[in-house]
Amino acid sequence: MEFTKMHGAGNDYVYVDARDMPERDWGTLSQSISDRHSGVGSDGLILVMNSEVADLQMRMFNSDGSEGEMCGNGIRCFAKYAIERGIVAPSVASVTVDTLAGIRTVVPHFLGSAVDSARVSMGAPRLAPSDIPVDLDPAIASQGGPIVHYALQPGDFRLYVTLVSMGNPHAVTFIDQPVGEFPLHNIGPLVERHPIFPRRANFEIVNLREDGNLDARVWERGSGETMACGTGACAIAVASRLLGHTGDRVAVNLPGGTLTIDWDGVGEVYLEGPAKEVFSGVWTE
Ligand SMILES: N[C@H](CCC[C@H](N)C(=O)O)C(=O)O
Repeated sequence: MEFTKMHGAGNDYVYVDARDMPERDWGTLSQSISDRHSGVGSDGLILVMNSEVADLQMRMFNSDGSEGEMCGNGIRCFAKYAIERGIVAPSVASVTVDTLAGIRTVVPHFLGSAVDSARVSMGAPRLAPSDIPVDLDPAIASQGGPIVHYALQPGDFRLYVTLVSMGNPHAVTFIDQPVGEFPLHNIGPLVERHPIFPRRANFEIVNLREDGNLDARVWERGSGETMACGTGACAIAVASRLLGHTGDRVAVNLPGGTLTIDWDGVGEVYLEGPAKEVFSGVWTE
């Protein structure tokens, strides 16, 4: 099986053109191909598939084999892959991609004939408890959201999260210490699997910088700490604006790079960031 390794700000995935492949247990393949010792090594697997409703369909699987609804870093590389292989017209102004979160539009930025980065319309954030989804006390859930500054007690830790769905669930917390000092590998799994999240959750920690931009790290549902998370950066920007920390545009600095997010507080969220190809190869089952 031919594959291509790509990444967006260090959030790396293995891409496979599955348009002519029979259905199979892609989750198990993602687990084995993602292993950084016995596999190719990645945060997960992304499939290029045919679509009746968009230019193409994207399916993404985390390294634990679970399927995610959307992948903001992955969809930029997905568009790069499709354009540079002529699966869609090489001079295309935008690529529409069907995902479990809905149809998304990717506008590529070219460096010569290569796609170097892209801007993605990520849809509007979903803030109602049932949309996250999160199971809360009916007295809180009946208020309809947004759920802002909600007290969570993962283990002996106490923190306050703001809940945002970008088609996938996110719990965002703001901290006063440098993000590098936070015990993310201890707390991340406890938030990811907290009982109030019936479909688990991605967990973001954020420190507001003096220049008004944001430093962040992400513990991803199904993949653990990643170098960046596109949907997570969107959730961070939405939470930050809801809390009054930032405005319509913010730079989110993640360990793997900086993602730029636009949200006017009402409409769609827009994500801008790099898309890089690393190498191609053949996966022998
Ligand atoms: N772990 C995520 C999927 C990947 C999201 C992230 N890599 C991105 O760039 O949006 C989830 O299960 O919801």
